[in-house]
Amino acid sequence: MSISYPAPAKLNLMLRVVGQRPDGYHELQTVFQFIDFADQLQFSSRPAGQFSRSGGAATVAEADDLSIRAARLLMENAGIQEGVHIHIDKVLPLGGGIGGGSSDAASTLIVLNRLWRTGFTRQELMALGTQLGADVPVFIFGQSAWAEGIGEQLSALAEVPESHYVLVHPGIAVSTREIFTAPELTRQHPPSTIGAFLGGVMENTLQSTVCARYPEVESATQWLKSHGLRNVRLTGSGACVFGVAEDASSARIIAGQVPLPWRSWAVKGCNRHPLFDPAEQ
Ligand SMILES: C[C@@](CO)(OP(=O)(O)O)[C@H](O)COP(=O)(O)OP(=O)(O)OC[C@H]1O[C@@H](n2ccc(N)nc2=O)[C@H](O)[C@@H]1O
Ligand SMILES: Nc1ncnc2c1ncn2[C@@H]1O[C@H](COP(=O)(O)OP(=O)(O)O)[C@@H](O)[C@H]1O
Repeated sequence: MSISYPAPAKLNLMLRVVGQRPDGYHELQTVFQFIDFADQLQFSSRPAGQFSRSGGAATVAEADDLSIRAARLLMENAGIQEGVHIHIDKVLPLGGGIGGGSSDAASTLIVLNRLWRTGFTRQELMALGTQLGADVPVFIFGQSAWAEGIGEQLSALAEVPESHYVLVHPGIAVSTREIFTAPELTRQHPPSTIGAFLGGVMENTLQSTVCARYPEVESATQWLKSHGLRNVRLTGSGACVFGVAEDASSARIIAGQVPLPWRSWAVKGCNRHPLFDPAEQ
């Protein structure tokens, strides 16, 4: 029986668009925190050059799966000949702003770097992860983080409360590209600070644009507020929204009341990634 390795989701506890680069990408300030809601990955050795997947997202072709792309990228950069079969127990919704695909890629890089003894440092693995997506490096970084740039400049934030949250997926997918290219999006918010975030400034400046274009996201936001949750906000570019509950049991009760076709989960913030090993450089 193979070992299962977790690939947890993330929340953006705040997100602020502070500029736009010449290549069109937006410069952000954001705070990432992991949650105890995770895909599970299993790895089995295969002959050199053979890469396959079972489970996973039905709408994502095997060769396009970020975990398979991560495995190939690691092998090519290490200059070795390996093969692997990856089984993914997929529970994280796609395109919800909770980073499930990015996390699958990051856990694959972390675990195969150990199993294949490829010896990349954490920084080197993060640089490889950047080639797969802007959200991949933070999962390898492994700690709650204040992020700048397009999310790749990371500083650890140990003092973030590990709150109980209710997370709602309002049954629709938001296009990240559509939101970042929306003419009405404000692109030049004055920069914020870690101190302001820790003092309670937690808004996501994508939220008004997402809610105006996707009324279900606005409805889910209002539903969470009407159930007494605090600091209700969007994660990433959505479609998931979340709010802070008093404790685990009230989070579970409220999550259990969500109207169909929405889905909801009671989750807890975690300032350490479950695969983070402080002894690894
Ligand atoms: C906004 C964030 C915050 O965590 O959240 P998610 O909703 O994806 O989790 C991420 O930075 C999302 O980064 P990433 O996952 O790489 O975005 P993609 O889906 O590749 O981006 C799709 C498109 O959005 C635009 N885009 C994306 C990120 C960014 N910093 N500036 C942009 O302008 C680009 O037009 C890009 O082609
Ligand atoms: N293993 C994977 N799990 C989820 N999505 C994947 C995976 N591999 C590739 N993808 C693609 O990446 C996209 C973004 O996925 P995900 O990281 O879950 O969402 P988000 O960026 O909104 O947080 C998906 O819509 C899908 O097309």
